[in-house]
Amino acid sequence: MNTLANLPFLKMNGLGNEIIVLDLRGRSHIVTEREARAIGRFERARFEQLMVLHDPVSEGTDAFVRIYNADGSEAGACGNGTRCVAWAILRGTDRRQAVVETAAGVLACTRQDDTVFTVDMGAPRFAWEDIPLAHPVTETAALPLHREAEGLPALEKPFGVSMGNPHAIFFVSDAAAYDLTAIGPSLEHDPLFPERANISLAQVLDSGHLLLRVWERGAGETRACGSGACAAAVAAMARGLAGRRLEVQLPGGALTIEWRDDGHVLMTGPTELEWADSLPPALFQDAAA
Ligand SMILES: N[C@@H](CCC[C@H](N)C(=O)O)C(=O)O
Repeated sequence: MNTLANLPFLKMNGLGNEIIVLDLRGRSHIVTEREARAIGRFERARFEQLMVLHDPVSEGTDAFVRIYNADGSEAGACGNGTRCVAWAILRGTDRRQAVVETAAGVLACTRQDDTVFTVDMGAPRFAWEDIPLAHPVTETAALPLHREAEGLPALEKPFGVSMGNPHAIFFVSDAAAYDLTAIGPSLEHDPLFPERANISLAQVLDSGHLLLRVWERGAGETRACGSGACAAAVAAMARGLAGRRLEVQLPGGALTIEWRDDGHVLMTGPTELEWADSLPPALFQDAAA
């Protein structure tokens, strides 16, 4: 029988970003791309990101977390999912801090109250090879990327940054006006991004508030993207459009982002447990490969 059969999972969300948390600590199984997609086909386990906990690798961490998008691809970072993982690790304890490791690094998560968590998302990276881009670009704050949008100002010169995953942020005067479902896929797959990219439309409201819509790599338009909020906040701050602490308003609600003087980005926002259930064995009858 597949290791995942009958395994308990948590259905959670971070501002409406649909998250499944699966705890494989103590087991050696690595979820395959096909298995991830199979899990998402189970209505009660539908997700934009699947967060799988494994035994810790680095000393002082609670778990190594592998992050899967809805299409089965893996990501280095997921801000909303990381808050959900912290909630799952700390529930039933009186600890205030969880430390998780992902492919992109070690992240400290601090509980503010029962449902609100702050994640230290680390330092943004701006070099073309870190984002990564397909070829050297000196000015990653204005990427050579352009899309016409019928009847609207063209999307151009997005800010490129890695928050452990690749982001491109277009600043626009009206984020709601664009059809993200129509333009997102081609931008996500633009040859400039060898690992694809998360694509954002950011509208600066004032120096403390940003409106954001995100087309997520491997998942589509989302109600909220934590790493996208960090990326957009850093982009706005780096372009001198905002102060070092910013509220990012997404369709699912608001995240507070602070870019500290030591270079680290702190993301604060809520988590919600929707239900706990277990994975039906039938999902994995032909999903192992
Ligand atoms: N929803 C996430 C981002 C998830 C990963 C992303 N789609 C990628 O492939 O990089 C968040 O809250 O950060």
